[in-house]
Amino acid sequence: MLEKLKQEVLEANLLLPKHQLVTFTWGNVSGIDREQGLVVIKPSGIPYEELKAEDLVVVDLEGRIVEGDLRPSSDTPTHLALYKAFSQIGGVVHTHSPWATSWAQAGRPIPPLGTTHADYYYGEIPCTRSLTKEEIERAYELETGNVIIETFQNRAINPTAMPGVLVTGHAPFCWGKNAHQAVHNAVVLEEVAKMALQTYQLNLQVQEIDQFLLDKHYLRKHGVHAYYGQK
Ligand SMILES: O=C(CO)[C@@H](O)[C@H](O)COP(=O)(O)O
Repeated sequence: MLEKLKQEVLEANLLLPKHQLVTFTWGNVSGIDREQGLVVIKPSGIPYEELKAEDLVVVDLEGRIVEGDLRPSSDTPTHLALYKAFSQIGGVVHTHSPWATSWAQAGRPIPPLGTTHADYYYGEIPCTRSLTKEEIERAYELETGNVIIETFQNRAINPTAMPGVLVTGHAPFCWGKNAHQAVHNAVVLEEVAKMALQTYQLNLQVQEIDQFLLDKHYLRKHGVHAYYGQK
């Protein structure tokens, strides 16, 4: 089942080591078939070089395994929470890419310091609050998804204009209209995280880019305004 989606998700997972976003198996990509309400995700702990389409696991939105012999990624509850909350996304990726993970471990959002950032992320890339002890004990991965959604809802952030987030003390999650775009946004996030950290190392008096430039660049890249979706 879902052979086309499985191929897309397989290829997207294989892009993680290609773009040096992962060490060992520290990352996973999924894709969703919205009509059937089914998600295809990487199996837990399987090295990318061994991964085949038939290894991918199909789960429903409650996390029940519909097809697959292997255990789905341990981050599956987070992926599913994001699909349920952000109806416009079709793919989710989680990595421990080092530069973005450094900002997440520091609990610091990434400010927009340049046009590369502005082309993909409309403003500061948010960092969630820490999970409470109770949340961690209750359901770590599900609560990770919930704290991401809480961050976006509390700050009225548009997930289409902000296709990624840093989870404090953990690492980034990114998304897109499909699995490939989710990985593309994860590569950009890692580059933006690296450039921002190096910019601060070069100049401690760094200024964020002007909102006008942020708007112009997002509009030029996407053809719509970030918040209004209109031409
Ligand atoms: O965040 C973590 C562990 O801290 C996970 O993302 C693993 O790094 C990958 O887990 P699997 O997808 O192999 O279950």
